[in-house]
Amino acid sequence: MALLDQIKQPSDLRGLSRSELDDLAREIRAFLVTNVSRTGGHLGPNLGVVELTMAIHRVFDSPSDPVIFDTGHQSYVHKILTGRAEAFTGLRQQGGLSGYPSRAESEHDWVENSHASTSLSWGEGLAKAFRLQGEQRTVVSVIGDGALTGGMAWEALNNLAVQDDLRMVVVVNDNGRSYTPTVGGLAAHLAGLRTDRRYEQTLEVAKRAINNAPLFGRQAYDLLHGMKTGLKDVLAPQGMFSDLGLKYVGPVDGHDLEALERSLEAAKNFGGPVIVHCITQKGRGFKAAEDNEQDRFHAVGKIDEHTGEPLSAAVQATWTDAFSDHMVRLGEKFPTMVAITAAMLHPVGLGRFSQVYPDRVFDVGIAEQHAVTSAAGLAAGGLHPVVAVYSTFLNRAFDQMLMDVAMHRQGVTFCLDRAGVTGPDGASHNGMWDVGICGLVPGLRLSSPRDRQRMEEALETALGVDDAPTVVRWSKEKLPDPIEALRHTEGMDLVAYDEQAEVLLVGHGQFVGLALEVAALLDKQGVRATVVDPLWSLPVNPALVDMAARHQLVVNIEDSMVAGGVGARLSHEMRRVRVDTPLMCFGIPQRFLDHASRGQVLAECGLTGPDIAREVLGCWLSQQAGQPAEQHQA
Ligand SMILES: Cc1ncc(C[n+]2csc(CCOP(=O)(O)OP(=O)(O)O)c2C)c(N)n1
Ligand SMILES: CC(=O)[C@@H](O)[C@H](O)COP(=O)(O)O
Ligand SMILES: [Mg+2]
Repeated sequence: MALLDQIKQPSDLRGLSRSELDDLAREIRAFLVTNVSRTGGHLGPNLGVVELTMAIHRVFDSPSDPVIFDTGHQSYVHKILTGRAEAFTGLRQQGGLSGYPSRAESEHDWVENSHASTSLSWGEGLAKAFRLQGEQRTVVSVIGDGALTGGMAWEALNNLAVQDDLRMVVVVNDNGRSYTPTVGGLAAHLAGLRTDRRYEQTLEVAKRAINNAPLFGRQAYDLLHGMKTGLKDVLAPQGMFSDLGLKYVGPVDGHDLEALERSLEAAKNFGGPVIVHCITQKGRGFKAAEDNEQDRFHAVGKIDEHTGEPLSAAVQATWTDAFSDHMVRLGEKFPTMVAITAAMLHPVGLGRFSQVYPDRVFDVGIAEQHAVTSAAGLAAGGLHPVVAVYSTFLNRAFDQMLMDVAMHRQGVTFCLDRAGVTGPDGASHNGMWDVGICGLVPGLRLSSPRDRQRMEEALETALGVDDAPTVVRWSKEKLPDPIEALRHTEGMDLVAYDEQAEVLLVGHGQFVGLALEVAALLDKQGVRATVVDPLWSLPVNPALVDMAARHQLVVNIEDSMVAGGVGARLSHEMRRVRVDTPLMCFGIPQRFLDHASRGQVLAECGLTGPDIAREVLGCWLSQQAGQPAEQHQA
């Protein structure tokens, strides 16, 4: 029977011998490659934390000692060790295992959100709660070198440094990479500590000899450990952590179980906040991942478990591909344009632009707040920055967009990839809040292009705005086929038109295609509809309000949250000028959506042609029968 089959909870690890532990690590790696290659997921990060996670669960007592994974994408081994191995066949699938920690799945899971750099704050808060309640529990926060470039992490470290009695262990999982190599002075410092390991290796030999010596071995080891700090001061540069007043242990080989357990035990026994700096290898044990220069298989689709080759060739271009292509062209046409990424150069589509214009791309690390205010500075200095982030991560930089960009009337363009429902990454990854927060920003203009041509046109328009934030957003989907306008009127495109239309369908972005589908279904029921693409959804075009006034029913369809979305703003503008045409708003409901495919989530939200057409027809017929039209809000 494989060792892995015997592991149902962390305590099952404690009875294993050294050789069994090594065998188990091998089995877990094979399990990850076999299973994640079939489902897709964060293969590289999890291959890098096999021994680390095993050591944590051997030294600490989860869930009494909370183990928190920053960003959460590297928690597969934790899930395996806490009895969920069988569920991996349903990883990231509807009703299946989440790709991130999930409190609904296990008492061992504490923090679910996939937004980086939060784990130290979570840990500090938990540890303070335990201390205040007299509980001798130790909190373990596992944070990657990439997540450590996020400002929140340093806010937490600043607070940890002055709490000597706080039982918290910060495990830095340092593999030197986010997707690409981690950037900035912190990364350089960690690299310095990584490379300056001579004292650790010297001591390692001494420790093993003393530890194994009969009689006074253990006491001698503890004495040596005390010396180590002294030695380290001499042999290795004092880490900034220690300068901050934080105890620092390491760097430790993150694949050496014994060294890890010794360091974690020492940290646990300190009784105060300790940094344990572990050196790991992203993608370890799977050659295709280890050799992947771009991102070490950070996140893979379905791949061949031997070669790592994708099982399905990406035949159709994505929105990201279209953005990537056009940015290179814009780079030539707009010489003052520069681009900013928050540690996601390739995922957001800036890889090609950075090859052509290496001096005009800035990777700021996982630091969206800094990215946006730095963009305000770049704009004030005469350039036009394009901030390219996933929609959900813009949430983090709302204040900077509002106060530093908009209030200072700086021309910054935000390109939001993964806008709308994303799906498999779960609730915190859906790009559903961007329209709502952007709608609060005075002067901001937002476009959701319906196809490649409209994206290109929107980007060019945005680059011409030098006194306000502009936003162009698109989904994770493949690029849709072009949808030509029948007529361009008052800044908007009519993509379906009927002189006698009673219903006005307002589509945004990819959902213009969905609105056309609804129009065709209504037509079969004898209901005539016009479909309009506002092109710029925010601020609401007064001509759209006038158009609404000329119809008997208006239907707004958007791939963002209904609450605070474009439909809500259209409703406000219609009421403001006393246009009382009934309005139905279709979009994402105001709740956290479970992981599933994008199509499944959209169906759950009723965002399909048949679903919308059925609702609209029902409302229309009620109206015709003289009943008050119910205002549909998802
Ligand atoms: C606020 C935020 N910005 C961006 C991301 C996208 N993202 C997910 S994982 C990752 C890299 C994380 O690097 P690191 O913390 O070193 O973990 P590793 O993958 O190396 O284990 C990034 C940028 C995110 N999850 N949260
Ligand atoms: C954990 C994280 O935030 C990213 O790795 C994210 O999972 C990537 O999403 P895409 O796969 O849509 O690029
Ligand atoms: Mg990393």
